[in-house]
Amino acid sequence: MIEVLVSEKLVVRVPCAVIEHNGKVLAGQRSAALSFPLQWEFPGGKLEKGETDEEGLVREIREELNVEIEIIHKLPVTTKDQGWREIVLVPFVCQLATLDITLTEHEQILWLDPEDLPSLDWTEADLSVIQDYYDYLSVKK
Ligand SMILES: Nc1nc2c([nH]c(=O)n2[C@H]2C[C@H](O)[C@@H](COP(=O)(O)OP(=O)(O)OP(=O)(O)O)O2)c(=O)[nH]1
Repeated sequence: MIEVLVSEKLVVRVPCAVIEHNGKVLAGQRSAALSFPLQWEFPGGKLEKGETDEEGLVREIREELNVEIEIIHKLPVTTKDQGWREIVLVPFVCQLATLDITLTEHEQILWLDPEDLPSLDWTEADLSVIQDYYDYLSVKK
């Protein structure tokens, strides 16, 4: 008898920040040397052991942008199946608690009007995040 081993898929939880400041939203361009090269994302990253989404996000933003953030609102979780793993993107609307951004990982950042967000080449999972952010803005008004 042939046994087929179906292994559990790796699930990677990635909190990310939709950072608002003066009516604009921050988009980060991924490094050419990383996965999804030169695509645009909301800054954030994989959790370390024992971290909550919020703790991991604050740490990642500190590491990537050298700023402190205040978390305002959690948006719906969205997933991206990459075949060998599933990325679970956990987006939070955030504001800056400190102002001087220094980039350590991204190629560049842009501050965009919310309606201009779709003009960039985002990672696939972020298209849902942008839509969910629009839904959040329309309810807030
Ligand atoms: N931070 C962030 N990551 C995203 C977004 N959309 C999206 O698909 N991702 C993916 C890219 C990465 O594979 C993963 C985040 O992990 P990471 O920030 O540690 O990046 P990495 O290149 O070192 O990770 P990896 O793909 O090499 O495992 O989630 C997003 O909007 N923000």
